[in-house]
Amino acid sequence: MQAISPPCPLKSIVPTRPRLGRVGAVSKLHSIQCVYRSDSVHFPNGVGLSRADWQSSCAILSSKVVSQQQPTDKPGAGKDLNGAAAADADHVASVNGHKAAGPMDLNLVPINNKSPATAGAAGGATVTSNKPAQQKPLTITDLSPAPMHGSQLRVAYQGVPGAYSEAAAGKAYPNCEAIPCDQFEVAFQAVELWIADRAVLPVENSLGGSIHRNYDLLLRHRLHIVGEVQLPVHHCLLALPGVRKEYITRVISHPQALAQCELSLTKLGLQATREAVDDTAGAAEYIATNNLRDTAAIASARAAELYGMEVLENGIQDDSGNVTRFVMLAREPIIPRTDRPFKTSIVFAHDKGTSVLFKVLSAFAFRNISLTKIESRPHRNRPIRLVDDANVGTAKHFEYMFYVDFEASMAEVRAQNALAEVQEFTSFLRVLGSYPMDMTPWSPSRGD
Ligand SMILES: O=C(O)C(=O)C[C@]1(C(=O)O)C=C[C@@H](O)C=C1
Repeated sequence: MQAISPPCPLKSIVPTRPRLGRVGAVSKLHSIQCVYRSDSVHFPNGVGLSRADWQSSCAILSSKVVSQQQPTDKPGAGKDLNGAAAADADHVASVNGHKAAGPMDLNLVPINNKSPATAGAAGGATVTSNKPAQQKPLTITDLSPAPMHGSQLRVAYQGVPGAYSEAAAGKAYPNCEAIPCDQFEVAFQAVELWIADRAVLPVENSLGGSIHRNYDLLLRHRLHIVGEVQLPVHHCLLALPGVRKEYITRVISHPQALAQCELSLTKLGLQATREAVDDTAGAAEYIATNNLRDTAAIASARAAELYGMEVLENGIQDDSGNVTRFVMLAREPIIPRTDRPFKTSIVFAHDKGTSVLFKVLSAFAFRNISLTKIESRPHRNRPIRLVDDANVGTAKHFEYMFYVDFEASMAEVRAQNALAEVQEFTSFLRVLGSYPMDMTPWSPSRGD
């Protein structure tokens, strides 16, 4: 995997402005003035129809409440493949040397009748011809889009080089070009704006629990989960060369890393405050850049190497089996299959009713489909439901979005039937992705 360097300092500590640089010497992506429109990722007619056919047959169940986003009636701003409306186009910045199109210039998709995948295979060249382009049958490659710019996949991750997310990007896509982003949201936008081909984002850790922000962003954006990787996370306590533990008054790291080392830090007996920053490697970089001899970082051994730090303690996660699950996101879904274990992620909401959650979950239980994860998040459009009872007052019910992962492929009839049943009980249902499960053999985290 090739990392892009050097990164900018952490935005949360040292405010930085977006740097526009050359490709190959670019800094971390900063908040992109987000602009995307559905027409920037939709396929031209013929191909689009075939995709839609496939999608409606096996992946996406339309929702009764079409979208969490307000539909817009701007021309070209239609529904996306999951029924979500496209966001307004405002402004697109040229970010880190990757030129994105402006509102009136969203020809990021080649406007011949090729899918991005086939265009990518041809080196991304746009064929301009007045003749109607000949339609070729879709191939498997069309439906698993390849990068549009040669063979190297660009993968956005949150953090700077040395972050665990960068390692996860490398595990998911071994020869990728890893693109550091300063926020999770920026990684989503990087894919939506075709600055990156994929994003790799953490969703849960075995010790720290769910990364809620990414659950919320999955719903707000319209990317598809196309895979997952589980990365053993082996934390080290890093300080500048020569610094002893007794000098340390502050330990900084990503909140998840601090949570994963909570007990070990206490056991080490450091007289130090704990402070949360944007990412683990960024913490190490910050200490190095500012020559802080009273501060330690929790980060990877690779971050120590990259930023000239020393490892004071190795393996300080509270459990040696510490593992973070990341999902890979793309603009287009992959075709679900049945020849290997697949997982499917959905999100749904329901109106009032009794035992709705029980009914939904039983749709899976009756079909012997195992659930691997359930998460609830506030329903941002409707966080509270008031139920008035003239006699006793007003009950205030919290409303939720439920995220469920289950072990089946959307290519399986039992999964399709389960979702058809779930739809009966829900007011909103979206398939976030159906993707191969990470089946790599288990090895507890090691320090390499
Ligand atoms: O800060 C990093 O190095 C990250 O990649 C982020 C992150 C997270 O968000 O959970 C990823 C994996 C580890 O669990 C700790 C932190």
